[in-house]
Amino acid sequence: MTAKKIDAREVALKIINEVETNGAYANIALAKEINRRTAQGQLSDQDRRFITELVYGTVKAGATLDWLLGLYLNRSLTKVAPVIRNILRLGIYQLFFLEKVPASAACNQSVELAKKYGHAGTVKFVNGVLRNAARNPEKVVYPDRDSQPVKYLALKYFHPEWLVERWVERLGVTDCEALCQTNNTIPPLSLRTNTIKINRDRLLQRLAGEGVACQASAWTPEGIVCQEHPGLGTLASLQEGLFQVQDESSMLVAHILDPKPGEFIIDACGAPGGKTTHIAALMNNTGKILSTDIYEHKLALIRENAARLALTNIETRALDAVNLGSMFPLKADRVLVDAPCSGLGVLRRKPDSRWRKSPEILRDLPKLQAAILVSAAQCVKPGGVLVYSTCTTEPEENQDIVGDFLRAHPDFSLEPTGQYLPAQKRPDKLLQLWPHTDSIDGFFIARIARQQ
Ligand SMILES: C[S@@+](CC[C@H](N)C(=O)[O-])C[C@H]1O[C@@H](n2cnc3c(N)ncnc32)[C@H](O)[C@@H]1O
Repeated sequence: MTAKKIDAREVALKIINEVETNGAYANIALAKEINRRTAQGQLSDQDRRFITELVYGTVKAGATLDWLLGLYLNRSLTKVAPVIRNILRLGIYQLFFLEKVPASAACNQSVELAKKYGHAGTVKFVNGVLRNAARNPEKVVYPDRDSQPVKYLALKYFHPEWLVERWVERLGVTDCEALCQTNNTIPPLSLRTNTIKINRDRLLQRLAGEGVACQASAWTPEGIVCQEHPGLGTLASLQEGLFQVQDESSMLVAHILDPKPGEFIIDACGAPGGKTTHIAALMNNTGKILSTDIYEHKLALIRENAARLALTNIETRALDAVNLGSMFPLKADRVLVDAPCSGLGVLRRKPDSRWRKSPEILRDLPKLQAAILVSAAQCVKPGGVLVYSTCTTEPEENQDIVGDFLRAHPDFSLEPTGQYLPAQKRPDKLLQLWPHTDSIDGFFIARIARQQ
């Protein structure tokens, strides 16, 4: 029951303005607004779904919407006031991409918003542009796929051109298209069973009883993939620490590290603790994991997760992983470097992330990644194991980092990483997972052994 009728489009507009004007993260701004209004009884399930669709779609398709608007405008979009620009984007998104919204509703409701946030001139302007677009859809002609594949894929699948150009060069047009298409899908929520409290079969039953439609993951023995759920916050099983939310690819990393009970492990880039807590559970809550991160405030997340999951073998410490080597030389049985990265393998998780990246990050991040790996490696005992992982697909952050490291450190050698996967073993020495071919997040994992 809704207390006061709220216009879903107006809520979406407010969030999109926050993203554009104040640089807010779309998923965070959306969750905040939806939670606040839900608590006040203002939103129905249908409203929530529609607002989410409008915000995610409009943000994700940003450059394509601006291109479409350009076909119907007689002045530059940059000269239009930000709020009116966003009303136009919302309107054209509904017109061209939301089949269930009638064109008349897309136009009329946009005009209503313009009345509220603009003046008589802008009302006329919004009305003119959107009705022109609704009446003349044939004006939209995408670039030719064969002669201009980069422009075509970028506009058709809402990706920055620089990224598409990279992927076309590496993967070819067909695979790049499949990847971009997959990046526009909403990934399922996945959970990791907290095996020190419950086994997966029992958790599956428990979740079913709580209204979650879910099934066992094919990738890991403790993973669960949810098709539908009533909102995580409502699940008692979460508060009881029976599972951790974690992506399937991310769950593979601790398996490839393959920690043993009683060992001393360093997790060099540990926050918020997804992998740290997984390692802790695989060690059956014995031994010790030192989980470090450069940001003190992020360590609280590791501790909160550990406490909820009843894991007591984790210690946290704020430090720059570039200094780890001199602090713990030859001390650890195993070291994980889950490096800060561009996140280009997980674009489907956040609608605005593709627009926040630039080619420069692929020049800057590798320096930090290499420095962390070199320092963390010094902590590994003779005969110990070093794992390097990222959630990106780019060679500069992955294969090149590991290749350079191995060339400079002859006492370390690559192990057959793919053989350490808990299921679906693969021959890969450097494991690169892709959303479009593996149906999980794009991840890179390398397992490196130190000589005795
Ligand atoms: C990919 S995230 C780690 C995710 C984590 N392993 C998990 O599974 O939950 C990378 C982390 O590295 C941290 N980081 C960035 N630069 C760092 C540095 N120089 N030293 C240590 N941690 C760093 C970031 O704060 C971030 O939390």
